[in-house]
Amino acid sequence: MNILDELKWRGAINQETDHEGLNKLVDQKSVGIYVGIDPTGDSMHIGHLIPFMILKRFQLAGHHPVIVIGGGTGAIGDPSGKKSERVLQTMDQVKHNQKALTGQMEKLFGQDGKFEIVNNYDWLSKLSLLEFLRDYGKLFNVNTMLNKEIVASRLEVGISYTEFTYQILQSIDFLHLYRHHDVQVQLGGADQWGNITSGTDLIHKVEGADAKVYGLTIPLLLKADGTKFGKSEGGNVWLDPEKTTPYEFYQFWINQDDRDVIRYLKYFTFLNQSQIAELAKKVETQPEKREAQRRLAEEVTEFVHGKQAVEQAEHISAALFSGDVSELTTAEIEQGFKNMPTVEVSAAPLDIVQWLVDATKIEPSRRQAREDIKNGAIRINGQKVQDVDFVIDPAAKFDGKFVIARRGKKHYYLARVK
Ligand SMILES: N[C@@H](Cc1ccc(O)cc1)C(=O)O
Repeated sequence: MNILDELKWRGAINQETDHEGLNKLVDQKSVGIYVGIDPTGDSMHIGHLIPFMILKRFQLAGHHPVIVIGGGTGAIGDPSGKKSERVLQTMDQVKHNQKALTGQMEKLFGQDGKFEIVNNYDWLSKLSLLEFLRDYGKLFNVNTMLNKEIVASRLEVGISYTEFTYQILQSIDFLHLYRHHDVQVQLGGADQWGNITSGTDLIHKVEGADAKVYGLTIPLLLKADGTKFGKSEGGNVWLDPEKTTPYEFYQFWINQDDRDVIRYLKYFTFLNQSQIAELAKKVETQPEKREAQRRLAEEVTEFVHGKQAVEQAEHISAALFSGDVSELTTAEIEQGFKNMPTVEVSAAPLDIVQWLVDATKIEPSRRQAREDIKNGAIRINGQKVQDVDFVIDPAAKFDGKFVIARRGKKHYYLARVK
């Protein structure tokens, strides 16, 4: 099975400019292949991860990945998939984001052999207006540009000349990489088809119709319920651990639907056909065990955050599930309780009923509090407390920083000690 067959099996091919040609090429030699990303934010999210996971597969199959950070194109803004004009970023923002993304790419591609990261600001910023118009503009037909889906879909709302020009810039990138970095293939999301084919057309015009260049896009990933993949309640799922903690990241994957999990294993992990077939069987025969989801969460979290992050995430999950949170470190608590109800409490020891009712409002009344305590429904710092006269001492655990309460099986509260 070559890389294209593998991608097909993974459901990761949407459109190809020339399947036969590309198929021959990948069998013959190590191919230079690129994906670009514009620095519109200071972190990738898991939607961005899709084309880069595929690029990674090419790297693992012995091909040569080139990552373009769009310091130049990001200063303009790709109209693809946008319903209205973008607000320009300041150049400082672009530079800041560009640095952050470069760091993330180095982590993703660093462990497995060669790769290149280039910034299109380096060549796009050197083009003079006259050069741009004479050397490139002349090769683009306005009718063709208008007919590209990206532009056509925006004609009613309007599109600025700046964004209209974007496809030319991305095409210049492809040509530049073809000439100077031995790149022959561009890969991107389904919405990049117009920009990618605009690039192959340009190369064919200037380098000759027989120039071997190819474009490849990946289908838009949808959830079984028809909604967009990649959002959690908190919005985007980021690769930056400051924005989405590795525990939240792990949770995102483990919570996927049975109907989606196998497709995601194919997209986001390096497990092979027989490993995934086995997990698919488990989903059918023992869905309640959620083995496929666990494997998905482990694999993707390890790829993005490393082995230790997986261990931590599993440690936190197990503690929250069993209720015994007493062994968690304060760092694990920060991660695991980021989205749990949080209150502030004073450092003074307090009688449990008062603490639950007055200090934290976890319980609505004294009567209810006493009843829950007696029934064994209350845990403090992981230990069941059934004595209504118990005194909570915030200094007792977690470096005096937190008290963790659980009411019933699921309701956790984090009390931060002032
Ligand atoms: N236009 C691409 C990013 C990109 C930038 C430069 C390129 O050469 C290629 C791709 C996107 O918005 O996703």
